[in-house]
Amino acid sequence: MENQEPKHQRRVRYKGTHPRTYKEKYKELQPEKYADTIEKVIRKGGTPAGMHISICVQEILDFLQIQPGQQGLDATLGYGGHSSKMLECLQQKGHLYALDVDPIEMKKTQARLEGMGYGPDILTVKQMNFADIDLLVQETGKFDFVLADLGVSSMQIDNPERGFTYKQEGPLDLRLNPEKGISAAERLKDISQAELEGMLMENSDEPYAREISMAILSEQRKGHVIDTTTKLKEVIEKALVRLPKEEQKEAVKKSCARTFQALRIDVNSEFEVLEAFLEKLPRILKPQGRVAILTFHSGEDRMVKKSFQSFYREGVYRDIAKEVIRPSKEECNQNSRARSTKMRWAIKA
Ligand SMILES: C[S@@+](CC[C@H](N)C(=O)[O-])C[C@H]1O[C@@H](n2cnc3c(N)ncnc32)[C@H](O)[C@@H]1O
Repeated sequence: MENQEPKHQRRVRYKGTHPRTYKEKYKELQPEKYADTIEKVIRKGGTPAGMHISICVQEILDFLQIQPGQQGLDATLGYGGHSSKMLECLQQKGHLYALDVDPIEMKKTQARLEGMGYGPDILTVKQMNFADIDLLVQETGKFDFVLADLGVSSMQIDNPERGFTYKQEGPLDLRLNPEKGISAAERLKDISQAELEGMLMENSDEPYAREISMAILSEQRKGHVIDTTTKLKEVIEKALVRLPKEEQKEAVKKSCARTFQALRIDVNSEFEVLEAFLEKLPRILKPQGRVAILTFHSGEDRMVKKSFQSFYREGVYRDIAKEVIRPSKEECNQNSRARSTKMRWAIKA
């Protein structure tokens, strides 16, 4: 033993001072190690990476009036923030069903909720599109309360591998369920200029829809494939290059946000699935059953408002929100993502 050569130790590779990966960059992704960082991000009005701060929680709970023993549906589980609050109200009596189309985040949320004591006896998590609630209700029976908090979660936006943001380099995917359908990059491959222009106008009121759609098609004709978030951002920059210099930076930022939103709405058929959900909702609610919906886009809010009003006129809903409900100023200050939120509710006759 004594004569043994000391084992050669491999030198630890110097990683530099700049983090390279998503995991290294965001300490918040290791909450057990960096609780202080998480607190600091929340205090500044941000959302820590890998987390989602639920919006209008109190307003939703005040409206839903959940009683122990009831059966409810969270149609958009996300990080499970609303679900955990609704489960608290159930006090281990009754049942909550929760849906999400995203297989990646859904599994993590289910495990987190299970760790909080919400196992299959009180909570059933299903990977399902809320457009299919008519199939769900055949298995579960009708619901006393339903919540839908539309759109994307912060975890999805913050993960560059999902391609939801122009702010970070990643594949141009934008699918809520990356195992199904086609990515935004594939969608762009075969689209005509007119269709793309229409998509940008209809899905996000993009004022430079013509310029952007023409620039994208022109890049593709040159043989350039737009398959990453950065490549799309660069094309948008080119499309707006004729704007006055002092306006350009802000205009590019806004057009990028709108273009990404329009593509996301398209590849996930968000308007179509919302329409199906709204149409089927009354059939899954018990008499006096309550539904609350949070939207983040004027087009979605219009659809919810119209559907609630039309069923109200027919006597299907006995009451609906007369005015849209907005998160408080304090909530918007604490969580910048709450600023565009609109809430509406309805009660089944
Ligand atoms: C804003 S987040 C929900 C956040 C959640 N309320 C919370 O407190 O953590 C929206 C979630 O709905 C999911 N989603 C979007 N469209 C869906 C659909 N048609 N069917 C089921 N889930 C959907 C998204 O994948 C995302 O996880």
